[in-house]
Amino acid sequence: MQEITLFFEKIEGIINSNLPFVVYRKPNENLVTVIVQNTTKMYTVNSFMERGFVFAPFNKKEASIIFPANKTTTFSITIKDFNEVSNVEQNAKTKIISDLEKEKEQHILLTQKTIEFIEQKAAEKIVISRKETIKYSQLKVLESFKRMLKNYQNAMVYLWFHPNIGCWMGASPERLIHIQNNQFKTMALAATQAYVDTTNVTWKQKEQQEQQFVTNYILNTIEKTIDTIKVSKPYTIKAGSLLHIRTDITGKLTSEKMLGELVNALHPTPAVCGVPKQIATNFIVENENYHRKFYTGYLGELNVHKETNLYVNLRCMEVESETIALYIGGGITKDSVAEKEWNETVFKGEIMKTII
Ligand SMILES: C=C(O[C@@H]1C=C(C(=O)O)C=C[C@H]1O)C(=O)O
Repeated sequence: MQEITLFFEKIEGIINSNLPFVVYRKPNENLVTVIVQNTTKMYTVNSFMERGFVFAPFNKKEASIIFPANKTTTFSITIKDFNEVSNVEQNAKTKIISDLEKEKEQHILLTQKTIEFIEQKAAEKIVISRKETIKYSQLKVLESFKRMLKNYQNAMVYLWFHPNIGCWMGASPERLIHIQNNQFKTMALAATQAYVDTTNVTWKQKEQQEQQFVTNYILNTIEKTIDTIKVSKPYTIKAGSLLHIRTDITGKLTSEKMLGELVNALHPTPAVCGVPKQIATNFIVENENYHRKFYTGYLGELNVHKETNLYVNLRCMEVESETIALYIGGGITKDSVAEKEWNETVFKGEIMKTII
């Protein structure tokens, strides 16, 4: 316990130093790792041959940040039981300052517009999202991070900071890419329902189809770069208090040099963007009336210990000096009902707020 306390005290010191850092724990692992950059310089990913921790935005026209392995110090701790790290009942005091009535109206209008766009056969699926702002007092981000460690053991949990960009934290249920010895793994994750004491649930056709779009897209995209592709059956997974449908996809990367091409081809997947990809991207950029920044981008280890582990930046929030912005979205298809899609974002938001 003493060791754990010292570990978090050390991170507190790093937070106060204002240096760029990330602290994270990969899904179902016990290792919590801290990476601190030695200076405040901003480095970006160009070739995917770099080594380090990547933080990439949704929009490919914006820069992907990397904390390069040779410009950082790393330390870590193994924590056997994450229930031990967090016992704080109440962390920050919070108050929603977004105008929820207005947000609801806007989100429903945009969802209806998206459904009409899809009905005109312009696209099959588009993921629409929004940002909700909360004012807080007495927030200790490390306490929130500890709560995420405890509550989301099968997620990629992180707290990331760069003085030029800001502070982000999240618990992602979704892998973008895992590569080790050229063995490749990814997943198609989509559709949402609340977890009520069982994962043995049925899914509506709309939800199954929405997830199938993601699987099909991934399979088409990786065809040229991945050999011996294997695909699991779709199954239900639990992410915190939510359930999603997931399909696992594995194979062999034909050449290490193809990594950049593969990441660029996969990102953003229809789990966070849509099909066809370019039409969905343009629709999102033109119609969502806010900037996604790093939400629905990706993050994680690039070529570290000969492995790449990238996750989609979902269930995340941006921490500013007095406010927190929650980023929340959902997939729209021709069978979507605008009001229900709004309710889904409210529900996802409520769950995210429990860690603040
Ligand atoms: C876009 C988000 O999640 C994605 C959308 C989902 C959906 O539409 O049901 C489910 C999982 C994710 O693929 C989000 O949570 O912000």
